Amino acid sequence: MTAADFRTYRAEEVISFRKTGEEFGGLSNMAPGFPIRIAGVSLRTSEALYQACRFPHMPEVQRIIVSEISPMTAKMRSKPYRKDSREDWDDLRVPIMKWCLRVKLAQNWVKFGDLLLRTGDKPIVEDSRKDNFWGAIKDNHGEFHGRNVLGRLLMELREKLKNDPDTLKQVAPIKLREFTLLGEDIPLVTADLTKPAAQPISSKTGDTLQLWATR
Ligand SMILES: Nc1nc(O)c(N)c(N[C@@H]2O[C@H](COP(=O)(O)O)[C@@H](O)[C@H]2O)n1
Repeated sequence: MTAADFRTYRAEEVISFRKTGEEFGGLSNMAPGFPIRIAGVSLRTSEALYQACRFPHMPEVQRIIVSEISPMTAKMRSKPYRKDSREDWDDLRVPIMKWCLRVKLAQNWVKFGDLLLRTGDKPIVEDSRKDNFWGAIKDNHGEFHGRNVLGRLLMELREKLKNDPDTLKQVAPIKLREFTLLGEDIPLVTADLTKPAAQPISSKTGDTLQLWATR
Protein backbone atom coordinates (compact mmCIF):
# COMPACT_ATOMS: atom_id res chain seq x y z
CA MET A 1 0.00 0.00 0.00
CA THR A 2 1.21 3.47 -0.80
CA ALA A 3 0.13 6.94 0.21
CA ALA A 4 -2.05 6.91 -2.90
CA ASP A 5 -4.18 4.24 -1.22
CA PHE A 6 -5.23 6.69 1.46
CA ARG A 7 -8.66 8.20 1.08
CA THR A 8 -10.40 11.21 2.59
CA TYR A 9 -14.18 11.22 3.03
CA ARG A 10 -16.51 13.93 4.30
CA ALA A 11 -18.46 12.38 7.18
CA GLU A 12 -21.82 13.76 6.06
CA GLU A 13 -21.44 12.21 2.60
CA VAL A 14 -20.81 8.61 3.67
CA ILE A 15 -22.45 5.63 5.30
CA SER A 16 -20.22 4.91 8.28
CA PHE A 17 -20.43 2.27 10.96
CA ARG A 18 -18.65 1.75 14.24
CA LYS A 19 -20.99 0.04 16.72
CA THR A 20 -22.84 -3.06 15.61
CA GLY A 21 -26.16 -1.79 17.00
CA GLU A 22 -26.20 1.24 14.68
CA GLU A 23 -28.38 1.36 11.56
CA PHE A 24 -25.53 0.10 9.37
CA GLY A 25 -23.69 -1.77 12.12
CA GLY A 26 -24.46 -5.05 10.34
CA LEU A 27 -21.76 -4.11 7.84
CA SER A 28 -19.18 -4.71 10.56
CA ASN A 29 -17.55 -8.10 10.75
CA MET A 30 -18.26 -7.92 14.46
CA ALA A 31 -22.01 -7.84 13.90
CA PRO A 32 -24.01 -10.75 15.33
CA GLY A 33 -26.98 -12.08 13.40
CA PHE A 34 -25.10 -13.12 10.24
CA PRO A 35 -24.21 -16.75 10.99
CA ILE A 36 -22.00 -18.79 8.72
CA ARG A 37 -21.71 -22.54 8.29
CA ILE A 38 -18.77 -24.06 6.43
CA ALA A 39 -18.15 -27.80 6.13
CA GLY A 40 -20.29 -28.48 9.18
CA VAL A 41 -18.58 -25.82 11.29
CA SER A 42 -20.78 -23.01 12.66
CA LEU A 43 -19.28 -19.55 12.97
CA ARG A 44 -21.12 -16.72 14.65
CA THR A 45 -19.51 -13.88 12.70
CA SER A 46 -17.38 -13.09 9.67
CA GLU A 47 -14.79 -11.80 12.16
CA ALA A 48 -14.36 -15.30 13.60
CA LEU A 49 -14.03 -16.69 10.06
CA TYR A 50 -11.45 -14.09 9.08
CA GLN A 51 -9.36 -14.64 12.22
CA ALA A 52 -9.57 -18.43 11.88
CA CYS A 53 -8.15 -18.13 8.35
CA ARG A 54 -4.83 -17.06 9.87
CA PHE A 55 -4.27 -20.53 11.27
CA PRO A 56 -5.01 -23.35 8.78
CA HIS A 57 -1.97 -25.16 10.16
CA MET A 58 -3.22 -24.84 13.78
CA PRO A 59 -6.74 -26.29 13.90
CA GLU A 60 -6.70 -26.21 17.69
CA VAL A 61 -6.30 -22.41 17.56
CA GLN A 62 -9.06 -22.18 14.96
CA ARG A 63 -11.29 -24.14 17.32
CA ILE A 64 -10.60 -21.66 20.16
CA ILE A 65 -11.49 -18.75 17.85
CA VAL A 66 -14.69 -20.20 16.42
CA SER A 67 -15.90 -21.36 19.84
CA GLU A 68 -15.96 -17.84 21.27
CA ILE A 69 -19.39 -16.27 21.52
CA SER A 70 -18.12 -12.68 21.28
CA PRO A 71 -16.44 -11.69 17.98
CA MET A 72 -14.21 -9.24 19.81
CA THR A 73 -13.07 -12.02 22.13
CA ALA A 74 -12.52 -14.26 19.09
CA LYS A 75 -10.21 -11.59 17.72
CA MET A 76 -8.48 -11.21 21.11
CA ARG A 77 -8.02 -14.97 21.36
CA SER A 78 -6.07 -14.91 18.10
CA LYS A 79 -3.64 -12.30 19.43
CA PRO A 80 -1.19 -14.55 21.33
CA TYR A 81 -0.80 -16.68 18.18
CA ARG A 82 -0.54 -13.88 15.60
CA LYS A 83 3.17 -14.32 15.12
CA ASP A 84 2.31 -17.88 14.01
CA SER A 85 -0.22 -16.73 11.39
CA ARG A 86 0.25 -18.42 8.04
CA GLU A 87 3.47 -17.04 6.62
CA ASP A 88 1.79 -15.48 3.59
CA TRP A 89 -0.89 -13.78 5.75
CA ASP A 90 0.15 -10.20 5.02
CA ASP A 91 -0.19 -10.84 1.29
CA LEU A 92 -3.45 -12.74 1.67
CA ARG A 93 -5.42 -10.85 4.28
CA VAL A 94 -7.21 -8.62 1.78
CA PRO A 95 -8.29 -11.43 -0.60
CA ILE A 96 -9.25 -13.50 2.44
CA MET A 97 -11.36 -10.63 3.80
CA LYS A 98 -13.02 -10.31 0.38
CA TRP A 99 -13.81 -14.02 0.46
CA CYS A 100 -15.18 -13.76 4.05
CA LEU A 101 -17.54 -10.95 3.00
CA ARG A 102 -18.78 -13.01 0.05
CA VAL A 103 -19.44 -15.94 2.36
CA LYS A 104 -21.31 -13.64 4.77
CA LEU A 105 -23.47 -12.45 1.89
CA ALA A 106 -24.09 -15.88 0.34
CA GLN A 107 -25.28 -17.25 3.65
CA ASN A 108 -27.23 -14.18 4.71
CA TRP A 109 -28.53 -13.29 1.29
CA VAL A 110 -31.60 -11.28 2.17
CA LYS A 111 -30.47 -9.62 5.39
CA PHE A 112 -26.94 -8.66 4.38
CA GLY A 113 -27.86 -7.99 0.75
CA ASP A 114 -30.62 -5.63 1.80
CA LEU A 115 -28.29 -3.79 4.16
CA LEU A 116 -25.65 -3.38 1.44
CA LEU A 117 -28.20 -2.10 -1.07
CA ARG A 118 -29.63 0.36 1.43
CA THR A 119 -26.27 2.16 1.37
CA GLY A 120 -27.23 3.32 -2.13
CA ASP A 121 -24.33 4.85 -3.99
CA LYS A 122 -22.65 6.36 -0.97
CA PRO A 123 -19.10 5.64 0.12
CA ILE A 124 -19.00 3.09 2.96
CA VAL A 125 -16.51 3.74 5.74
CA GLU A 126 -15.61 1.72 8.82
CA ASP A 127 -15.32 4.45 11.44
CA SER A 128 -12.34 3.36 13.51
CA ARG A 129 -10.63 4.92 16.47
CA LYS A 130 -7.13 3.77 15.46
CA ASP A 131 -7.19 1.41 12.47
CA ASN A 132 -6.63 3.34 9.26
CA PHE A 133 -5.99 0.18 7.27
CA TRP A 134 -9.37 -1.61 7.48
CA GLY A 135 -11.17 1.60 8.37
CA ALA A 136 -10.64 5.35 8.50
CA ILE A 137 -10.23 7.74 11.41
CA LYS A 138 -12.36 10.85 11.84
CA ASP A 139 -10.58 14.14 12.54
CA ASN A 140 -11.97 17.19 14.34
CA HIS A 141 -13.12 18.73 11.06
CA GLY A 142 -15.59 16.00 10.12
CA GLU A 143 -13.34 14.15 7.70
CA PHE A 144 -12.38 10.47 7.68
CA HIS A 145 -8.82 9.58 6.67
CA GLY A 146 -7.54 6.10 5.96
CA ARG A 147 -7.20 3.25 3.52
CA ASN A 148 -10.67 2.05 4.47
CA VAL A 149 -10.02 -1.34 2.92
CA LEU A 150 -13.06 -2.97 4.54
CA GLY A 151 -15.32 -0.16 3.36
CA ARG A 152 -13.90 -0.41 -0.15
CA LEU A 153 -14.40 -4.18 -0.26
CA LEU A 154 -18.01 -3.65 0.88
CA MET A 155 -18.56 -1.08 -1.88
CA GLU A 156 -17.10 -3.47 -4.46
CA LEU A 157 -19.40 -6.23 -3.18
CA ARG A 158 -22.41 -3.89 -3.31
CA GLU A 159 -21.73 -3.02 -6.94
CA LYS A 160 -21.40 -6.71 -7.83
CA LEU A 161 -24.67 -7.38 -6.02
CA LYS A 162 -26.40 -4.68 -8.05
CA ASN A 163 -24.97 -5.71 -11.40
CA ASP A 164 -24.27 -9.42 -11.27
CA PRO A 165 -26.01 -10.98 -8.24
CA ASP A 166 -26.10 -14.56 -9.51
CA THR A 167 -22.31 -14.78 -9.43
CA LEU A 168 -22.41 -14.19 -5.68
CA LYS A 169 -24.66 -17.09 -4.76
CA GLN A 170 -21.76 -19.50 -4.73
CA VAL A 171 -18.36 -18.72 -3.28
CA ALA A 172 -15.41 -20.79 -4.45
CA PRO A 173 -12.58 -21.48 -2.03
CA ILE A 174 -9.47 -19.42 -2.62
CA LYS A 175 -6.88 -21.47 -4.47
CA LEU A 176 -4.21 -21.66 -1.80
CA ARG A 177 -1.80 -24.29 -0.63
CA GLU A 178 -3.62 -24.54 2.71
CA PHE A 179 -7.15 -23.22 2.96
CA THR A 180 -8.69 -25.31 5.68
CA LEU A 181 -11.01 -25.09 8.67
CA LEU A 182 -10.55 -27.50 11.56
CA GLY A 183 -8.47 -29.75 9.37
CA GLU A 184 -10.89 -29.95 6.44
CA ASP A 185 -10.44 -28.28 3.05
CA ILE A 186 -12.82 -25.33 2.74
CA PRO A 187 -15.39 -26.31 0.10
CA LEU A 188 -17.54 -24.29 -2.29
CA VAL A 189 -19.91 -22.23 -0.14
CA THR A 190 -23.45 -21.94 -1.41
CA ALA A 191 -26.31 -19.59 -0.56
CA ASP A 192 -28.30 -20.69 2.47
CA LEU A 193 -31.43 -22.11 0.91
CA THR A 194 -33.15 -22.61 4.25
CA LYS A 195 -33.72 -18.86 4.15
CA PRO A 196 -36.01 -17.40 1.48
CA ALA A 197 -34.34 -16.72 -1.85
CA ALA A 198 -34.39 -13.09 -2.92
CA GLN A 199 -34.78 -11.30 -6.22
CA PRO A 200 -33.81 -7.67 -6.62
CA ILE A 201 -36.69 -5.47 -7.73
CA SER A 202 -37.00 -1.73 -7.83
CA SER A 203 -40.64 -0.90 -7.20
CA LYS A 204 -41.63 1.58 -4.54
CA THR A 205 -43.95 0.38 -1.81
CA GLY A 206 -45.29 3.29 0.18
CA ASP A 207 -42.42 5.36 1.44
CA THR A 208 -39.83 2.66 1.28
CA LEU A 209 -37.92 1.40 -1.69
CA GLN A 210 -38.43 -2.36 -1.63
CA LEU A 211 -35.13 -3.83 -2.69
CA TRP A 212 -35.82 -7.52 -2.36
CA ALA A 213 -38.77 -9.75 -2.95
CA THR A 214 -38.77 -13.12 -1.27
CA ARG A 215 -40.48 -16.17 -2.62
N1 LIG B 1 -10.38 -4.04 17.63
C1 LIG B 1 -11.37 -3.80 16.73
N2 LIG B 1 -12.54 -3.36 17.18
C2 LIG B 1 -13.52 -3.13 16.31
O1 LIG B 1 -14.70 -2.69 16.77
C3 LIG B 1 -13.33 -3.34 14.95
N3 LIG B 1 -14.34 -3.15 14.07
C4 LIG B 1 -12.07 -3.79 14.52
N4 LIG B 1 -11.82 -3.96 13.19
C5 LIG B 1 -11.93 -5.18 12.51
O2 LIG B 1 -10.90 -6.10 12.86
C6 LIG B 1 -10.66 -6.94 11.76
C7 LIG B 1 -9.23 -6.89 11.34
O3 LIG B 1 -8.47 -7.52 12.28
P1 LIG B 1 -6.87 -7.54 12.17
O4 LIG B 1 -6.43 -6.33 12.88
O5 LIG B 1 -6.51 -7.54 10.72
O6 LIG B 1 -6.53 -8.82 12.84
C8 LIG B 1 -11.51 -6.44 10.63
O7 LIG B 1 -12.72 -7.17 10.63
C9 LIG B 1 -11.77 -5.03 11.03
O8 LIG B 1 -12.93 -4.54 10.42
N5 LIG B 1 -11.09 -4.01 15.43
